[in-house]
Amino acid sequence: MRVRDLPLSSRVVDHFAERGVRELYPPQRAAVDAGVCDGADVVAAVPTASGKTLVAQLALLTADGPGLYVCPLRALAREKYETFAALPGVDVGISTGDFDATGEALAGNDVVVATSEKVDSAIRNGASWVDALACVVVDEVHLLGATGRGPTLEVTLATLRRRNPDLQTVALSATVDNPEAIADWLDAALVESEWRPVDLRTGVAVGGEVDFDDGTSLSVDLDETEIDGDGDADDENDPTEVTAALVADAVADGGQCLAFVRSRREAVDLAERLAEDGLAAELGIDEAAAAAAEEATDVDGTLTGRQLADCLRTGVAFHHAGLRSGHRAVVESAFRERDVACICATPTLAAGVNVPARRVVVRDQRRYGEGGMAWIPTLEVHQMCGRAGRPGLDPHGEAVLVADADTRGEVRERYVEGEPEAVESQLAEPGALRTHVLAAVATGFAATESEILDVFEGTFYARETGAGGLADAVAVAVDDLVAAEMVARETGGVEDYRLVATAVGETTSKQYVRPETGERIVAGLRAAADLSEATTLTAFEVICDTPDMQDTYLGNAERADIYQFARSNAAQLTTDMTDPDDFEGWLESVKTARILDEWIGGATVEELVERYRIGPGDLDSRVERAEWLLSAAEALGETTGVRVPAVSRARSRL
Ligand SMILES: Nc1ncnc2c1ncn2[C@@H]1O[C@H](COP(=O)(O)OP(=O)(O)OP(=O)(O)O)[C@@H](O)[C@H]1O
Repeated sequence: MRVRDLPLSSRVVDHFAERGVRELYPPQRAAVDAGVCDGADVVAAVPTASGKTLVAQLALLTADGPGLYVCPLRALAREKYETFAALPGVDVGISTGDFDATGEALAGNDVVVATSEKVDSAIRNGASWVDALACVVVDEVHLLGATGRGPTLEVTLATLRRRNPDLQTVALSATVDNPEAIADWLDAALVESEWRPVDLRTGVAVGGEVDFDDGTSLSVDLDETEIDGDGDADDENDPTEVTAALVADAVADGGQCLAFVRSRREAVDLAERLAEDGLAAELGIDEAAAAAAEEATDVDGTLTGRQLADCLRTGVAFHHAGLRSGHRAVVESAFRERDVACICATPTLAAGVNVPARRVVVRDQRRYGEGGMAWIPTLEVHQMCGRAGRPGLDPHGEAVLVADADTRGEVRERYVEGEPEAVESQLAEPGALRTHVLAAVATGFAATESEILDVFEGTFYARETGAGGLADAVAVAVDDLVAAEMVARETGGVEDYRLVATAVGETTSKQYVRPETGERIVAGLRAAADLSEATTLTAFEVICDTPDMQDTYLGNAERADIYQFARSNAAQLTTDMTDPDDFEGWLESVKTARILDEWIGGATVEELVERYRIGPGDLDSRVERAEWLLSAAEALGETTGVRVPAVSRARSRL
């Protein structure tokens, strides 16, 4: 099936042709057959890099009105925005700051690219453009199984569909175990495919020997000098050295690599180890690598930036969530331009960023979780492996999982032969439910428990277990919200009552903070008003001690220092040291507050990064969240009549 036979304008057809897209890939053809260009609801569950973006574009371009593209990952939204904005004759808007206001300015676009949080927030704030939509495309819909953002995704989609029954829904998913459940939920046709544009072979490496699932094998030489170096008995199985040998082998053959490890620290360490191997020279990209290093240096001069530039100069990079977005962009585009031989990354890189490589090496398949070391989900490992193989350039992609003699069998079973996990709803999680129950009441969509269940009826959870399954949990959430004075029961008749949001509940919902955050801020403002000396540190302590602010790791060595800081500044804090149930968590909040207070006091990124051992990207994201939470605190101060000037001071200085 040819692109030019589709109901698209000739300009659009030319646009695709210029990018080498003339014939549809088989899964795209199946989506067209399922009616994606005719307004039909379609779920496509297909492997990584098999052309889901075109399916999204076809739906949006042929829809009978404005379209919304929901991208659960903020890091991806800009890339997609740029792809859509390049389409001729299409006005595209983007809204990804998860936390800003109504987005009424988005009305009038042909396509809006937004995160699910942003759409949820727009709905809560009564934005009219959401009711005018003809089509919604949800990318990475399997993320509805993720704690935290998953429930927002399913409630938002259910709400959009409830308000607009004619809305065409297209959902794109990685290959998961239960795509038919997702299709059932959305009453959509299912397109399921294992097709990939480049064949993929997956193998397990033990020492330098790799056995692939297609029966082939590969043998690579480990660097003897490195192995003899530390005299470890397990040297020839050292996963880092096996990884280095696999990378060197692919690069010697002209191929680029991605190497996945469990943590940020490991990504930097592995990159620094690979930097010794002269990969830029091997690939013949010395000059381009030096230019990429310059670009990284131009972003900032932090320690992380310098480390990254040093690595890039040798043809290697690292990539993780602690990097500033500018650094991540340099790394991703340098890799696409073939100016980097290998990226050492945490699994976040695997989720959707388009960086195809000849060979993917998954060095770590286990990472620290709440209960100690645990196997990484198969779905995630498959997404990493799926990055292997560049269409038109590589005969096939290669994914190699590094194991040892003891783990070989399990690694093969889980990740080579094993199926990805099923997607499961997280909506019943009490914190998520409280948030969405409050939103349902505050927006006026529901005034009784049974109306709340109606709102949730269109969720994946309700489809899977029946909305009744949520009845008890909703009742508990309502009680919690009443106790927190976010929701009140207004009595009407004898036994009759209606649920209404209190003024605080309404502001909390509109400001897009969790109920627990709203409660903590209101209590914090009241306590601050009673202090003789409420300062910007006070304001930061209040907002940092909420579940909407990220935790900042507190190392053993720092604990005494932060404790001392909290003691000597007790007069400015709203929490007495003896109060918190979770003292460690509170100390972490004090650390974050201290960082932010020093930031507005003029400390540089470099100083804060060195002093508090955080990534530059971590500082950026905390500053951004602090702005949002301080603006919520101002709004809550307005609502409760408790004005704390330090809050506005902190915000304006941020
Ligand atoms: N029909 C086609 N013909 C040629 N190239 C195509 C076609 N469809 C898509 N491509 C190209 O294939 C690449 C991968 O496509 P795309 O980014 O849409 O994959 P994806 O399924 O969205 O992957 P991800 O798992 O990253 O979300 C892109 O470079 C795209 O331009």
